[in-house]
This record gives sequence, structure tokens and C-alpha cells, in this order.
Amino acid sequence: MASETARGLNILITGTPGTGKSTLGAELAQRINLRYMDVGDVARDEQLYDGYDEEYKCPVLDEDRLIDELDPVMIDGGNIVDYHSCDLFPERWFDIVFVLRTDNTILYDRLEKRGYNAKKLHDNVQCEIFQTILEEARGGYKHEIVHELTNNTPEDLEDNLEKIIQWVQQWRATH
Ligand SMILES: Nc1ncnc2c1ncn2[C@@H]1O[C@H](COP(=O)(O)OP(=O)(O)O)[C@@H](O)[C@H]1O
Repeated sequence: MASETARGLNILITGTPGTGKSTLGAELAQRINLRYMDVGDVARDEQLYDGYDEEYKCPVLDEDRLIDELDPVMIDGGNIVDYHSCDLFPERWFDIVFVLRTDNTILYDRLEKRGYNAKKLHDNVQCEIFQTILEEARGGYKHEIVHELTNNTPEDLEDNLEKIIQWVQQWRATH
């Protein structure tokens, strides 16, 4: 076996809410035996909040406490992290970053089904139109580790899983 470097593989799955991160992340974790972490769930379980956003009617993430909480786990490696933003994380955490993308009309329907109000729907669809998260990822990580994946249909999901698994196998063979 190739030598384990400082730690095991860490994958970030990011993208606008509704692009399918948790669906893909949870399935991927099962198939390749990594730990799946939804950052929103960790924040809620550990109450890693700092105030309340009246406009969006949601608690504000305490980023410093979140980083402190996750750092030991990330140093160990073997994680798939799911979050709808990526500029808060230390660059050193991730070996590869996947940015999921969804067509605006499909995304709108998914978020409407989720019960988002008009403002939240509009803001999230705008976020996707302006490819905000993709730009964030490209700005925060080395170009060659950032991959954009279209995720509109169940067929896309299966293709994406296969692509990621191939990449992971390659990574494991060379690290
Ligand atoms: N590739 C896909 N094709 C069709 N529907 C999908 C796909 N990926 C996710 N979905 C659906 O879209 C909705 C949002 O997916 P979810 O994984 O919760 O997104 P996120 O974690 O990015 O907010 C869910 O109802 C899920 O079943």
C-alpha cells in the first residue's frame, strides 16, 4: 500500500442549497467508507451559533468554534464534508473540492418543495445563477483540486458518484 501521508483523504462537497450535496455525500460515504459530515447538522447539534439573523430567520454560524470543533477530525482525515459555502474552511483541510451545479428551474422546484419563502428562493437561485459558490471555491483552493459537477437528474447523480469514486481510487493509489 502507498504510504499514508500526514492524514487520510478529506473531500469537500459544496454548492448552493438544493444542488444535491447531502444526497450525494451520504451515498458516497457508504460506497467508499468515509465519514459523512453535514456542517449544518454539526453546528446544530453542538449549538455552534453566534446570534440570530432576523432577515433569514436562522441562527448565525460561529465559524471560529466550528473550525475548532472539526479540526481534530479533519486532521485525522477520512471525511466527506457537506456545506453550502467553502471560504470559512482552512485550505489545508481538503484534498479535493466538488462544486455541485443545478439548472435554475430545477433548483427552484427543489427549493420550493422544501418550503423556502420567496426571498430565500430568489436569493438561492441568484446564488446559483452567479455561480457564487464555484467562484468561492476557485478563489480558496488550488485550481486543479476544484471540480464542477452538473447534478440535475438521477443519471447525473450516478455519473457523479462514479467519477468521484474513480478519483478517490486514484488518490488512494498515489498517497
Ligand atoms: N441528481 C439529482 N437528481 C434529482 N433530484 C435530486 C438530485 N440530487 C438531489 N436531488 C433532490 O433534490 C433535493 C435537494 O437535495 P439535497 O441533497 O437535500 O441538496 P443539498 O444538500 O445540496 O441542499 C432533494 O429532494 C433530493 O432528493
